[in-house]
Amino acid sequence: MNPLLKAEDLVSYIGLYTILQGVSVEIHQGEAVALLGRNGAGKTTFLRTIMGLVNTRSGSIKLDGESIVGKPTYEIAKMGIGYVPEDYGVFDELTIEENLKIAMWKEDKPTLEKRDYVLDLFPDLKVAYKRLAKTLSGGQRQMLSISRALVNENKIILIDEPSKGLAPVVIERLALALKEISKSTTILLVEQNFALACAVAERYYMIDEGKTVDEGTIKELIEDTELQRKHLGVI
Ligand SMILES: Nc1ncnc2c1ncn2[C@@H]1O[C@H](COP(=O)(O)OP(=O)(O)OP(=O)(O)O)[C@@H](O)[C@H]1O
Repeated sequence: MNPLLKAEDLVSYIGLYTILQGVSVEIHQGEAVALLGRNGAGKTTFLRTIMGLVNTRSGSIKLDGESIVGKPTYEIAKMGIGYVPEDYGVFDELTIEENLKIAMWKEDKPTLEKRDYVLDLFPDLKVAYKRLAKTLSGGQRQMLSISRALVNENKIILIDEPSKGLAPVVIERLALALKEISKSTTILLVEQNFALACAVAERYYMIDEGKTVDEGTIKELIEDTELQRKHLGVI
């Protein structure tokens, strides 16, 4: 079976700086894969390169076998890649209801069912449905941001460090929700929080200095404390 998303020897740059210097990742349909690495390793840049927000110099990115390099971001999104950025990307001056509504490509029955699904998954959003996004807590904003990606028929969702800035108890709730989401959605998860990555993903890729330096199953990584220390500094 062809991978759903495949990046090969990806090199990308911002201005004069080459940031990614050879990232290769393969994700199959139905998988939950974690992208791990220290601060500044290039994880966010990798997601932004996939979305066409950072320029590719060489290498390839394919969705379902079709190249997406050089396409505008809106087209990449429409091809079925949902992106949940680090800074949430929600509209502060709009309500939860409106934030979800403008994220929807359609208002057909399947989309409205997906909206109901996310409201069941995140009951906080249901309670605060008519409230402005700016009144939400960090955790609730994260839930809204993830929900905005889930209301559409996406092939894969890229989630950038959802645990950032959240209290441990909120991260635990988020881990349960992401695990539930992973039953029906392919996920690429960038995480520094090792426990959250372990709770959600089955496989991982490790990035260091803009390159993929390791890959394997999360189970292998949990058992390899030396590798955790080397690349994540978690122990
Ligand atoms: N706009 C920019 N101009 C120049 N360099 C940048 C820019 N954005 C990011 N970088 C550099 O690219 C490298 C990778 O950054 P990136 O944000 O992708 O790392 P990361 O692995 O996501 O780290 P973190 O977990 O801290 O967000 C870093 O060295 C960073 O300083």
